[in-house]
Amino acid sequence: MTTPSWGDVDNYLVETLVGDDPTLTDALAANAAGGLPAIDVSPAQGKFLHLLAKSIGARRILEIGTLGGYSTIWLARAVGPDGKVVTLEYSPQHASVARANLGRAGVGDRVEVRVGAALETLPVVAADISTDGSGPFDLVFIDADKVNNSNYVNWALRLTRPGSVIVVDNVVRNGGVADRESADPNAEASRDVLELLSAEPRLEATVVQTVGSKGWDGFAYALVIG
Ligand SMILES: C[S@@+](CC[C@H](N)C(=O)[O-])C[C@H]1O[C@@H](n2cnc3c(N)ncnc32)[C@H](O)[C@@H]1O
Repeated sequence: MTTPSWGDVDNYLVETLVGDDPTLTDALAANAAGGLPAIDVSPAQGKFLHLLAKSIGARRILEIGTLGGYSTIWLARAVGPDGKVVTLEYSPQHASVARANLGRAGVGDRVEVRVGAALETLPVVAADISTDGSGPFDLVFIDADKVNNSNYVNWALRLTRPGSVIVVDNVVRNGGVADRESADPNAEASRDVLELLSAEPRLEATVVQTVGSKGWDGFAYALVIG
């Protein structure tokens, strides 16, 4: 018997624990039809985010990096009909595909897609929170332009409360994070954000490496403690 690959194992795990989900499959097909790159989280990772949000009883989630809304659907399902997901996306085309996917998934009413560079829309989100009294986010999922990860963590700290969770995706970068010689700006940004997570007294953080259909990567998990 040949040794199963990471992809084989991921397929097996998804068959066993995630199952067929036509809504999500249709969303990925709509992304492909709309010309979006297939850089969504994997099904197993999407379910992990969903379970994480449910585990902490998240009612308000901020996502930075929507793409076609694949991870957004998983998160929106977790907050329930009275919850809210605010998701930030630079590309109007990605946002338009995402809105259609979210509508078909039956969660469009609980998701707000804001279009623009996140560093420009985050101050608007912050201003809205302070004027409409909606309060801090319980979970922030950071999955956009990796070079701004440290900026996004600093924003997440302003928009959360002790007990909130911040997840930063793709920090391992095929091992590049540990290659201090690497000139890859995304790997350098990973090192910067991990140093920030380590030095920031309001956070306790770790990283879980992942392998599977999306290759070798990992996510940072940070708990807001103060
Ligand atoms: C990895 S994809 C997000 C995948 C999505 N979270 C999922 O799993 O389905 C990254 C997204 O971030 C968006 N993006 C890149 N730079 C951005 C920025 N400065 N502000 C907001 N979004 C940005 C990209 O257009 C892309 O759609």
